[in-house]
Amino acid sequence: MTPAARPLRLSTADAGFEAAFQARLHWSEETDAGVEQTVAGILADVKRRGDDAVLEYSNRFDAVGAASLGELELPASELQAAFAALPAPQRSALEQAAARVRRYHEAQKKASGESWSYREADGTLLGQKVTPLDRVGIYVPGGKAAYPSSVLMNAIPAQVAGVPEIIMVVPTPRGEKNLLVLAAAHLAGVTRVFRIGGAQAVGALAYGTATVPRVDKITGPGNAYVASAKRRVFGQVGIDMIAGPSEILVLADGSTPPDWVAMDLFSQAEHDELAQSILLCPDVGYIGRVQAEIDRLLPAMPRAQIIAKSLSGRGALIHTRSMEEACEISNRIAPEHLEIASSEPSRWEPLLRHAGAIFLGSFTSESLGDYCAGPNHVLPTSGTARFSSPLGVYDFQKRSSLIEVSEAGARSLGPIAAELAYGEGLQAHARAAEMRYKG
Ligand SMILES: NC(=O)c1ccc[n+]([C@@H]2O[C@H](COP(=O)([O-])OP(=O)(O)OC[C@H]3O[C@@H](n4cnc5c(N)ncnc54)[C@H](O)[C@@H]3O)[C@@H](O)[C@H]2O)c1
Ligand SMILES: N[C@H](CO)Cc1c[nH]c[nH+]1
Ligand SMILES: [Zn+2]
Repeated sequence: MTPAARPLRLSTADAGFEAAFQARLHWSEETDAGVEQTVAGILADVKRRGDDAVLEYSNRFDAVGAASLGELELPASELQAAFAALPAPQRSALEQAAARVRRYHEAQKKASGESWSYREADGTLLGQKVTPLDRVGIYVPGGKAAYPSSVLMNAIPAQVAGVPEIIMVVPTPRGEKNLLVLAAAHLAGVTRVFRIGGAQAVGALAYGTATVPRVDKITGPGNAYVASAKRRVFGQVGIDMIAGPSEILVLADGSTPPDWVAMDLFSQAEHDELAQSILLCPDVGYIGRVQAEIDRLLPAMPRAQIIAKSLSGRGALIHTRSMEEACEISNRIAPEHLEIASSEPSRWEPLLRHAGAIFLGSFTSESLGDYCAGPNHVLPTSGTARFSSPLGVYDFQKRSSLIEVSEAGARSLGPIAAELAYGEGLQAHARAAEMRYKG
């Protein structure tokens, strides 16, 4: 029997709205103490025992049945064979998605990821040099579902940025490899692939082991264990963001068929019991119709148990006073994915400030963004869209400032620098500037 999916029903006019909002819907700084403790232990162990610890945890949590960590590396020939063995429609879909994701990220690089400089009238040159990272680790989730699309979304921007070494980790529970994931790694030009996941994979990439090379930055989404591990190794390596359990928020004015909206809510709920799906709408009758569609459609969904748990535990259908108020609440939540299911999306879009990705209009199903629209699907979750951006080419690059002062420039800049340096009591700074124009 399919369990019922009963998202929280709230109205902003209710006296208890604020308390319910804070308790159930707002992001919270608190992390799960049990997860934190487990992850701290795993990371310390991986740092101390390297390969042996990674192997032990992979056997324990993913039942991979391996005798050495080396066994968990996939040779390039296996990736290539997986690609060659794909049924033609799957290969074509993967190639088309990859081409669209590449085109988008090449445009992104052109717009903001290139080196630049300018010369001042006295010949001084100022600018910024953009260089790719040397070696990155990409995390591809694999616990409850396999994500070939996440291989493309991580590896392609890294390649477009010019990263020479891309090390991918992906768990294979019970040792089961997903052909599409392997094929996507081949297509996207990943350098090496290890079948490891969770905190132990993040630790291996951050500290390096005899088998897994240490990387400069770790990107990619994952469950609570992965998100916690990334947070903890930050500093030792770079990380992109916290991309945890998926989220969708739909702002609806009632003009989109309610079964489309119900399915969009399911689309993120089916990822994980901890995924969050929210509907905000000023039309209470429409909210009732969406709930009726949820009830009608759920029993036929293969992942009905996960969807029901996610919607009942973390979902909400919220009746607002107006679309303007719905936009305000959406800004407070700062969702990963924000759908404007409206006949006039461009009226509401300017009011929306915080979201990982914004999907405008009834035909823009969020799931198109997950696979093939072009923009990245690795997006900030848990309210971090207030300060984080989608994964992009810029995550795989760093910038160095360039300064070349001419002789005339030394004469005009030197007195300014010297004055400020004396003000700070730093004689050597002042003299270094003065020597260039006074001798
Ligand atoms: N934000 C994004 O861009 C994005 C994209 C795709 C998926 N996702 C999210 O990524 C997540 C994927 O999660 P998943 O679980 O399927 O795969 P995962 O690869 O993130 O996690 C699986 C790993 O978790 C570890 N683990 C599981 N239970 C554990 C335990 N009790 N103790 C210690 N470690 C444990 C194991 O090592 C296992 O290898 C989902 O929440 C999904 O919503 C997010
Ligand atoms: N919705 C996920 C990002 O939060 C990405 C994804 C991959 N496959 C399906 N969906
Ligand atoms: Zn998705």
